Amino acid sequence: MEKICVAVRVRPPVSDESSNGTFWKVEDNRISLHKTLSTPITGASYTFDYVFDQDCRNQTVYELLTKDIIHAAVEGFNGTAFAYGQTSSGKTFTMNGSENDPGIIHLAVKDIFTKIQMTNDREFLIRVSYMEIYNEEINDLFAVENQKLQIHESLERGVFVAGLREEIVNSAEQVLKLIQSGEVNRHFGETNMNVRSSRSHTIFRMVIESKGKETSTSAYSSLDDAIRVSVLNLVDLAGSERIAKTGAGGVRLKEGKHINKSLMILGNVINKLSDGAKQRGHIPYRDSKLTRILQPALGGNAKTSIICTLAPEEVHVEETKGTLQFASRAKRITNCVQVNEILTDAALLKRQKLEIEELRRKLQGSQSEVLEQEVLKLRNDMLKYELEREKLATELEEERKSHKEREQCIKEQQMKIENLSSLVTFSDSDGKSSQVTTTQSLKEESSDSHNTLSNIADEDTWLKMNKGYVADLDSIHMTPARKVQSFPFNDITPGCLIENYKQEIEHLKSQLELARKEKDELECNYVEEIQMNEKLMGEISELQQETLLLREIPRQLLESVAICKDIYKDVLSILQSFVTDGKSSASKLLSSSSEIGTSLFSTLETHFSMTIDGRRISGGNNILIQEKGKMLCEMLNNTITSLVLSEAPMNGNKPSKDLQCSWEYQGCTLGEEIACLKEKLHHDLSTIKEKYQSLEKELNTNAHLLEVSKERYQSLEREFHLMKEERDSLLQTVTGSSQRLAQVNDQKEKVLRDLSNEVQRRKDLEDEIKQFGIAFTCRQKSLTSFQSELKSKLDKLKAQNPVSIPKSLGYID
Ligand SMILES: Nc1ncnc2c1ncn2[C@@H]1O[C@H](COP(=O)(O)OP(=O)(O)OP(=O)(O)O)[C@@H](O)[C@H]1O
Repeated sequence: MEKICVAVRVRPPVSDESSNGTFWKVEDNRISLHKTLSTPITGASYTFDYVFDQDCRNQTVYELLTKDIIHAAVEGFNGTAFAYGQTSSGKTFTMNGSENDPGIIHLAVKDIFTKIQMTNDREFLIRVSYMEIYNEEINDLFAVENQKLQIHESLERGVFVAGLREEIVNSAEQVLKLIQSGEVNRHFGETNMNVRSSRSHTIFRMVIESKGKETSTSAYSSLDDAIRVSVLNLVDLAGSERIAKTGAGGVRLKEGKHINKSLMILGNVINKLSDGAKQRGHIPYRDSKLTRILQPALGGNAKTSIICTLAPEEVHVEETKGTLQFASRAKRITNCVQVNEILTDAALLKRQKLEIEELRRKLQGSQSEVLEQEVLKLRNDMLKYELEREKLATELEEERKSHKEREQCIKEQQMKIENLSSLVTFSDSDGKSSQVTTTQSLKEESSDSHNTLSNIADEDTWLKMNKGYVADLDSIHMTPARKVQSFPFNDITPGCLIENYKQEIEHLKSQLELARKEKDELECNYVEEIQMNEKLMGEISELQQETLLLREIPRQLLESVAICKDIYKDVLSILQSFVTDGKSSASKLLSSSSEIGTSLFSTLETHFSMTIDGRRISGGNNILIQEKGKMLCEMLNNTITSLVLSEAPMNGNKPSKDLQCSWEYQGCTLGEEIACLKEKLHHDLSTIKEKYQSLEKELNTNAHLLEVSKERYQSLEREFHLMKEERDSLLQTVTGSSQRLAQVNDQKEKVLRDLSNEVQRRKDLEDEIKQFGIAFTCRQKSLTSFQSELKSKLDKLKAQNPVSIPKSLGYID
């Protein structure tokens, strides 16, 4: 986050009129209103980043306030510098300047090109455009025909003016000329306040694109291939004006209204932004074209500076205060600035290529140590994996045990249910009403013998008839109405209940079966994995052995090189012995061959020593060796030919003393001897050639082996990843399976709970029925005794008065 940089600038007074009451005093970065006698007025003192007095030149303003933003723009940061103030306070003077005192735009343009020239590692593309906002319409100052342009917004370009002419430029002079041509199209007008008053806001825009320069020497040189695009806005706002002061009418009045309105919206935006992030709410950028275009500069992604220009005259004190308040609020705004980078496809590709290159380098077979390390890493991973597998196996074993226990539990439960079921069946077939357990059966039974139980319970008369058994009756009364336990369904018959239990158990069994199958599958997978592991381990140890062998090859090759070198030295010394004249062509050829040979062998030695040390060898090395080998062959051939030619005329002549002795000793003629030597040389040469070819072959084999091992390593890596994925999926399956098992377990426990509840409920029901039976017997007894009492009373009455007893009393003879 970065605060907007705010400065104020006091222009020189227009007239020499001395102030009668107040004046503005500038001290360092403070400006305050003073009374004529130099006493400051409270509440009218303001501090800013900079305060420039009337003697200050544009160069100073630029250096202190704007230069950093301009430089940052070259480095890829958006930047905006604008001038704000009442009409005729010096905004245009500050931005555009005069011939003697060039303004900020002029200085910025020059500075940008100087800075670009100094930036050697990047290349730039600069585009410029110049627009004005006149009466809330955007006009192109570079192309008068482009009027009333529209503002658009896109992800790539942010807020932009569609159809605005952009000129590609490559020098400050070119830009300044373009600005000059644009100035002609700008709207100026005369007012009471300013003979050349800007009637529009102008925005001079520079788009600076830059890209790191390609330097082919290093592979890593253009890592920073991203394109930076920054937008720099240099804005000269039209001045706020009091119509009364400017004396505007007609066109000027209309302009003035638009100017004031857009400045008011700018003030609103600044106010909102200065409220701080929390209280901000909606920022009305869209209320005017000016704020919309300046949006990135106000609270967005841009470095921004504002220069507020002041007219020092006492007559403008109120406007000046207004400007200072605007400046004070602007000071509180923070922007969030960052470099604007566009990563092109090419840049991305380049980065990826470098990464691949790096990986390749790591995988280079010649770097056997790297390979070995990778193998070790792979081995470690495998060990870890092995441990995890073992852990998983133990977990599976435990799971299997608990599964068995659960199965046992279900079996027991099933047996219980079967027992219960047989008990119920037995009771039903026996036909005893006391065994009736459900509401429905209770109702049926009761309706047969004594009306429905509910009816009985509801009848007051019945209750009154059975006084003395109220407690029991209450119990009976409650029973039919009581809610049956929720398991598994309400109001179902025992047969149905059992059926449900059976279904539930069947379901649980099938779930268990599924879980068991899953487990079997898991076990199979584990076995396969172990086999894969073993295979992989075997391959890794093979690879290790190969690596060791590979490491040995360069050493052997180095030994071969040493042998070849010795042979070569012998050949050279033999050839040397034939050279009599140090200046002959044969001698020259021989010394060149000697040099080439020495260089070839030292290259070979370095080559193989580097290979042994595990250092990287460039591909060009092999080509160099081959070329040197070829050259050496040619040289030696030429030497021999030249020797033969030079010795030929010597046939019959006396050779050197040593040679002569040797020949005499061997009893050969000179011609024969030369032919013999030539043959020997040819033989030696072909030996060297063969050696060289074998070396080359070995090198090729070596490279091939390395390639193979690299491929194998890659395939191992792929396999390893696959195994890892498999292991993860297995783990997931195991987790899923154990979750399902836990669910099954929960369900089983629930079934058990419900079962015991049901058993308890049945027991309660039995007790109640028993109670009912007892109560019923008691009532029967009392009814019988009542009946016999009645009978005896009737008998008595009959005896006393046999005719008067009506038959309606139910008395039967
Ligand atoms: N710092 C300064 N030094 C010398 N002259 C100045 C300075 N500032 C402004 N002036 C002069 O004051 C007059 C008004 O300035 P200018 O036109 O720049 O004001 P403005 O704020 O752009 O007005 P408007 O908003 O009406 O366009 C011009 O003649 C200008 O040369």
